[in-house]
Amino acid sequence: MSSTTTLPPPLATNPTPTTSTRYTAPLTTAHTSGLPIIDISPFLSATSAPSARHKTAQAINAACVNYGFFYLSGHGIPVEKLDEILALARRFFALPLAQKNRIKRFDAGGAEGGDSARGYQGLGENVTGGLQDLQEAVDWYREWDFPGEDGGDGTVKTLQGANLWPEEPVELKSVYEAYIAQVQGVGKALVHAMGVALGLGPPASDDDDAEDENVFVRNCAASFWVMRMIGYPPLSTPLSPGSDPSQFSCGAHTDYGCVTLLLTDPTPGALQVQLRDGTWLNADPIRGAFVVNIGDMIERWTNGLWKSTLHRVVHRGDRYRVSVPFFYEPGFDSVVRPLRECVRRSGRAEMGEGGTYGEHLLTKVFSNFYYSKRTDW
Ligand SMILES: O=C(O)CCC(=O)C(=O)O
Ligand SMILES: [Fe+2]
Repeated sequence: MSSTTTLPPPLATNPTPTTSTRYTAPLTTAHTSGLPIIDISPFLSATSAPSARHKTAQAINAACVNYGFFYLSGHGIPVEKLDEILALARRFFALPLAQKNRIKRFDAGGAEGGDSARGYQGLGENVTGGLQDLQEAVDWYREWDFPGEDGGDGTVKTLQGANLWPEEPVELKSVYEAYIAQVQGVGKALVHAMGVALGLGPPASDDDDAEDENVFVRNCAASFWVMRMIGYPPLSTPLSPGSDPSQFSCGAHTDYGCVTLLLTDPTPGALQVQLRDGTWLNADPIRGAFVVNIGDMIERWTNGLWKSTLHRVVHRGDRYRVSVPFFYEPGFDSVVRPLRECVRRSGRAEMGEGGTYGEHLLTKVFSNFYYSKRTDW
């Protein structure tokens, strides 16, 4: 593959940062938690200097090799807007259960008209690794815009239902829809920067199968995104010294798609990221920045050069916590297969079967979304 970029190729194997290098490795300003803060603004402006893009791309490569996680700044969404998204989530979860259940998620194929994916999920309904998570949540997805199949008897097929919006707070739907449009723009800039970070080179043709720096942009053009609004009451189960908690707010998992742009309230010590040596790092929020992590599809596309990292939520504070992750995913019919250049650099055999993102997503949903959503592919 021809490439005019001067970026160094990613390392063939993922290094294990040692305690002494872990916090100094990132190329950009390091927050005290150790994850780098990366400025995406050069990829949001058409007139930015090549050197600024280069710096961002290099920082992304280092962060994806070392952590699979980083903070994203310079995204252009005002902090007041982010605060409003979180405040609306908090107001929704404070409503009585009966009201929240008006947008309850139901299984596909049932008389209730559910599609197994969209709507409100009560406390404990999400199970990770066999344990119930102490969280409640609402999921919205890109509208189903493929030819619909009749579920039979007027029922709805998996993922093919309409999004369910609460009547209260009344402004939630319009504010969230505007946010979804904005955050998709950030996702697009980010996956472009990731293509550059891999040193794939500028596009040479309009070939849909070309593996240039726009490969992720093309595959996410019709992103089958998910917006999830999560509420976490504090955990109260006792902690036994030296052993893992017996209950989680969200058990250890990897995200299964492309990139996650996570917005959380200021609660510290809740989200934890597993480092290569198996220890857990608190990824405390930075106001105005997203916590970003790459998902399993990026790991597959890069043939493991970039890892989709385990993370979990252990919220023991005294305040109800809210978070709103936006999952910027490939298109439903996008084929996700390791990029030839990444296979070559990794020196490993191709990972996975290379099916479509939608097939993988449906496998998750059919194997009971509530109970297996967060296991590996
Ligand atoms: O709430 C958080 O901080 C993280 C949630 C998460 O990892 C997820 O929903 O996939
Ligand atoms: Fe996650």
